[in-house]
Amino acid sequence: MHSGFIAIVGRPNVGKSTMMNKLIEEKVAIVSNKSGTTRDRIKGIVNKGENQYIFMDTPGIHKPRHLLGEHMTNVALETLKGVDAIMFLLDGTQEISTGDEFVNDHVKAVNTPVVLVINKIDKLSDQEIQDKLLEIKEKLGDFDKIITIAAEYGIGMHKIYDELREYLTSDVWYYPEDMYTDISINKMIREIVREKLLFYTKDEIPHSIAIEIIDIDNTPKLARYDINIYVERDSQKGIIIGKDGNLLKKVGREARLEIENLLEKKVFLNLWVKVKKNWRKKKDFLKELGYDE
Ligand SMILES: Nc1nc2c(ncn2[C@@H]2O[C@H](COP(=O)(O)OP(=O)(O)OP(=O)(O)O)[C@@H](O)[C@H]2O)c(=O)[nH]1
Repeated sequence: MHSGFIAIVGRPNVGKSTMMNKLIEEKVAIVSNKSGTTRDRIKGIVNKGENQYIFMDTPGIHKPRHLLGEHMTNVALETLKGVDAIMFLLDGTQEISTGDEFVNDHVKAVNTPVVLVINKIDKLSDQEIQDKLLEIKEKLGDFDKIITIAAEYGIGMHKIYDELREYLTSDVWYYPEDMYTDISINKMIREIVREKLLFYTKDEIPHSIAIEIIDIDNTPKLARYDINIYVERDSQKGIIIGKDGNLLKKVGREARLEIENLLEKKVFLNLWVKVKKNWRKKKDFLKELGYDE
């Protein structure tokens, strides 16, 4: 019986949350094509035979431009301390950037085994993978192990378990057998609403959205959630509500269906859009939202 903690790190948008969801075969982390989607650390727990793997998805490591960004990068860098192994994810379709080099410097600074994972190989030829390996050696140096995967399509997932097994150092399981995440139901609900909004918005709006549950009425057959959607400017409020309220209705419908699936009961969502100027720079408000590490 072995178990261990594995940090998943990388710059924004390389596919960390996609990989995490695929590994645990449940959706615990929301995914979008906008960078900076994940804002907190999320644990995903997988039991494979005798072994328990505890994966920790982290926000993309980037140069912060506001307090929220600082929190996100801190969460990721803090996670590197005290894990048994690190999975450093790269987007194989992109040239290695200064952002990847920044992550590399941090993962190499802690004395922990690092498995480099090249993701999105569904878009690469064999030759391109070989070229990528050379580029990695030249720009990032050596790694304990290198794995190639396409998280979106579940390609190469078994290699992750095989290669990480030797790093599971504890001989007790940390979590009960039926637990697959530490994220609370209310947090998941907030994230589902945020994910639907990210899908329909662009430019600065995805980064300007925060979700807060302000009231809950929960009975065995039915749940009602009153939810505030915060944005930073009046113009953003108009965009999110949409013409005749259409965008907000669409988001509400999609989120409700997913939450009904999660809770296995009927759900009513009341969504309110509010403007909170510069909330990403306000310490107290970030704390209220739980972004205060
Ligand atoms: N083609 C391809 N796309 C992928 C793959 N894995 C992830 N993606 C896409 O890459 C985008 C980013 O994925 P996420 O999982 O949100 O990335 P992340 O690293 O968690 O992003 P942040 O939260 O910004 O740090 C999404 O549009 C995914 O659908 C893959 O294997 N192949």
